[in-house]
Amino acid sequence: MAQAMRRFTKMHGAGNDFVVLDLRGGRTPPDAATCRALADRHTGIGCDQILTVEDALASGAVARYRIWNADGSPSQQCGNGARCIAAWLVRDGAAGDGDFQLDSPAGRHAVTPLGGGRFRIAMGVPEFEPARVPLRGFHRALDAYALEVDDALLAFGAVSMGNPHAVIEVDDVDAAPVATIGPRLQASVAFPESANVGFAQVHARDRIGLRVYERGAGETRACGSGACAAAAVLMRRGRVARVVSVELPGGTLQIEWPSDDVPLTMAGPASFVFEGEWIDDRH
Ligand SMILES: N[C@H](CCC[C@H](N)C(=O)O)C(=O)O
Repeated sequence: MAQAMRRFTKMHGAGNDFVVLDLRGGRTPPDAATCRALADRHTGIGCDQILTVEDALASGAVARYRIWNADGSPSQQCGNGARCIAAWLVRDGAAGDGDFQLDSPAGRHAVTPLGGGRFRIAMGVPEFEPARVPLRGFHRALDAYALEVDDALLAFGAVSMGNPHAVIEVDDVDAAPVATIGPRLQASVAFPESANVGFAQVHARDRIGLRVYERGAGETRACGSGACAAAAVLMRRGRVARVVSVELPGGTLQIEWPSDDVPLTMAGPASFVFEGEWIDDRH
């Protein structure tokens, strides 16, 4: 079988790691099986998500990016990925050195390079309407919902950042039941498109601890849209201020959401790890 060679860039944003493929010029994105092969940490390159750099859909954006999870499922949003794509485009020379715009399946994002490998991304306006998360079985946007999980009543918030999130407030994020409750909530009929499940501890009005069991990847070292979701849920509940640091196992992100009707912004690092050529000799 002819061996296809695919150049890639390995990157991470606060420990959430990615394989970046340059598909500009209309090259075909990887199918689900290829995503799973690329993501495999033993027989592939290894990553939480595959990100593709593609031609912008409309004028004004430098490029478009798309996202596939390690299990091959697509997503509409990836906060850590957006910062890595921004860094990739600056290094490529496509983005110049000032602010620019990026297109994702969730919409258009303003990007501000902050220097030192850090970027601020406008992540859109958090969407709390249950039908738009989507969250089934609830008709009004509430600050908290309750579901019976493992014979116990579980309270959670629900919000879309372009992708679905559940946010559970816990007293001790280090001891949170991430690996048990995460998949249980993802499998609930309440989340018809599954969900990224965040476990958040309020350390102070301006500091949140967070761990996320991601859709299609399991627990990751960081989830950018998850940090946005946790901050938005806790801000709306009045539990934290409108500028917060979100401390994840892989690093810290800064979230600002001045008021409910404006986009929320996320700032954080983007790191290059290596460049390579994937030899696809799957038989
Ligand atoms: N697992 C997510 C996509 C990746 C999001 C995450 N890596 C981030 O930084 O936002 C989903 O299926 O919606």
